[in-house]
Amino acid sequence: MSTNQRVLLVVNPISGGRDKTPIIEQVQKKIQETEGELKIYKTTGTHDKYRLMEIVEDFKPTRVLIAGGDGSIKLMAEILKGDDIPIGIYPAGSANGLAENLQLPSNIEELTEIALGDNFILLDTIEINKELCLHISDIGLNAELIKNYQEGNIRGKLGYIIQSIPTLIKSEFPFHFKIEKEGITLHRNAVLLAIANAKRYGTGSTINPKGKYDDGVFEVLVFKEFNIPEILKTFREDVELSSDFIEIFSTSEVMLECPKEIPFQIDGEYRGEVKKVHAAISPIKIKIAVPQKKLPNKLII
Ligand SMILES: Nc1ncnc2c1ncn2[C@@H]1O[C@H](COP(=O)(O)OP(=O)(O)OP(=O)(O)O)[C@@H](O)[C@H]1O
Repeated sequence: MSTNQRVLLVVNPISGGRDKTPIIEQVQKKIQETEGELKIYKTTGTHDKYRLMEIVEDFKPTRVLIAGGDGSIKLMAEILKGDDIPIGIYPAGSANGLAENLQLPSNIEELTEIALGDNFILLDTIEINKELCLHISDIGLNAELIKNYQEGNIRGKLGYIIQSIPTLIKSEFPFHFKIEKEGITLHRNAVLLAIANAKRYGTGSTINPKGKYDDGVFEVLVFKEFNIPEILKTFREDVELSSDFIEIFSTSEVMLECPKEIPFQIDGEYRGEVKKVHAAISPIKIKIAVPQKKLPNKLII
């Protein structure tokens, strides 16, 4: 771990319904020990991007630490835009899909060693409808669940569980999709379409067994049916999913179209109802501090 670092710690106080004080205290202690300089920014949910851009400009951090969920990591990634400033992650959201993929531990002291350490990966990013996506975006049933969760009052995994049954009852799936990639047009009926840069959802579901975070392509996942036995299979490591349940193809660019507007999400943040989704690998790569051993060369979302 280097000394004299200029560290910006970005804390989302509401993410995952958890108290972030132990994280803040641990970072303060470590920065003091290593004679660094620390600036703490607590997000408010409004104008954070603008304020953080100003802080990055003035404070010129050499490291950015984030205590929050994927939405907070994405916010910082959009501000840093592939600058060489490494990001250290304290998974403190409700699902933490990206951290799941990077195999980060849960212990705060270990996380601090990693977050301030010198072992990095360069994560591919995907530009989806002009927005940066770090690991997963989807259109259809899962985005509808995220919308209902964000409108509800209960944070964390329990919030998702509570919203799952009403979402299933009210949803109008299957949806019809036109998929255009590399000069080929496909038509599919599906419960949802996902664009994934990694293996698993933050829930631990392995939906994209062949996903790699740095291969310059992403996968389009067509979930053809709502099949509970197949969904349960995705919670096991070596999954062999039925082709009646899921169809997967890799590409660097895709256009998805649906005849009616349906819910859409990027990295766990609901983005409204859309009819078109355009996704392409972005030139921006994000430098992320990861554990030294067991360095994954595959994202296991
Ligand atoms: N102080 C705050 N009050 C309300 N919303 C906030 C605040 N700070 C950030 N947000 C919102 O939190 C979202 C990002 O959440 P993040 O990804 O960090 O965690 P999360 O896993 O989504 O957390 P949770 O699901 O528990 O809300 C953004 O929509 C952002 O606007």
